[in-house]
Amino acid sequence: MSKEVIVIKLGTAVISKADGTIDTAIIKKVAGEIAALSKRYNIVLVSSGAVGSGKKYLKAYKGSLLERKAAAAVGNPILIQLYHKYFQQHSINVAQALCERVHFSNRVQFLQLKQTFATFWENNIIPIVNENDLVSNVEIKFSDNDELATLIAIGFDASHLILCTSTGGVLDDQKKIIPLVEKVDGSVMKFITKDKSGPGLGGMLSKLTFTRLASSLGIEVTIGGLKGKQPLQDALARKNGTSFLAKKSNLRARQKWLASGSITLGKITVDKGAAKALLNRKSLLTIGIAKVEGKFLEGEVIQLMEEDNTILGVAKAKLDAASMEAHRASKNVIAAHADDIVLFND
Ligand SMILES: Nc1ncnc2c1ncn2[C@@H]1O[C@H](COP(=O)(O)OP(=O)(O)O)[C@@H](O)[C@H]1O
Ligand SMILES: N[C@@H](CCC(=O)OP(=O)(O)O)C(=O)O
Repeated sequence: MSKEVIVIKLGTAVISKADGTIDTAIIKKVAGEIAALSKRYNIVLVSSGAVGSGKKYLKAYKGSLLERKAAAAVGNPILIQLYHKYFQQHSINVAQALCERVHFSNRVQFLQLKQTFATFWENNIIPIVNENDLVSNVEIKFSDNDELATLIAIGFDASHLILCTSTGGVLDDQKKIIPLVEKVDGSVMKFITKDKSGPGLGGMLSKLTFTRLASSLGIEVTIGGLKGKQPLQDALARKNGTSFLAKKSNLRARQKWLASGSITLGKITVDKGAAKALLNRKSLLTIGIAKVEGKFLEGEVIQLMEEDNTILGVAKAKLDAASMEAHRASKNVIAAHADDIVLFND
């Protein structure tokens, strides 16, 4: 039987010192722990920190998109060299895996990515993933590496996703870490503000959005820190930060991949009748659409929302956004085929 997959994501702040440079003591510790864990699990390490490592090489860096791209392209090899150095001490090699959105939205490309990762693991190589910032423009960007790590965890059917951040977990209004969350709902969301750590991109809100998706697809998620002797093993044992229980999921690999596309720019709200039809495994007709939001093309994955703004599931669109809107009054036009719809409550 092949090993379980674990995805570990390190945010910029958690691997940086106060002066913004990478904390090599942290990289050393993480490398040691992952080396030990890699005997039991297939591990993907998603590491931010490329921009942080490279920005000092740009004159008068102010953080524009163009400067971030350039800084990341300079910084990622520096970051990878550090990982190389400390993983080598455990006789493990690392690979640089720079990903773009298309590697996930296109199933053929995604399957190729999967095969390459399988080859890494067979050869005792740990893939270190980051977004290919050099060519990532706003429209095609992942919102941040929490999204990228989540897509990988879903696509690779990981058992556990560990998001390491500087706060060490989700804090309540007394600034105490909430140890266990059974379901991502209002009881935890009420503690989440739009604040971010200085260098971070997504903030806690984005982590919770992706946690909700991952846990609804059967992946246990930890939002934790890197304190203590063995923080990653502690995360697996629910002794680090906040653990989010996984919902039981019967979705097959292709359906999970489809569901991971829910992190898209497109979304449609369906009326009550259409929601009922979907629950009865029917295709979605344009007449049941109450609202079309965002830009999406035919074949792209979109979110399906109920009228109370809760997510019902995802679907591969049979029409682009404009045609979907234009056909809202038409009776027999299919917006999404039943085979291409995944409902989260299944
Ligand atoms: N309830 C909360 N608990 C912990 N952090 C929170 C909460 N609400 C908002 N935050 C913010 O989320 C930030 C962590 O996310 P982020 O800056 O994206 O870190 P990273 O670089 O690790 O991805 C914290 O620094 C904090 O400002
Ligand atoms: N790709 C960017 C990181 C983007 C990002 O998501 O940062 P963070 O919110 O710190 O995880 C980099 O390596 O600097």
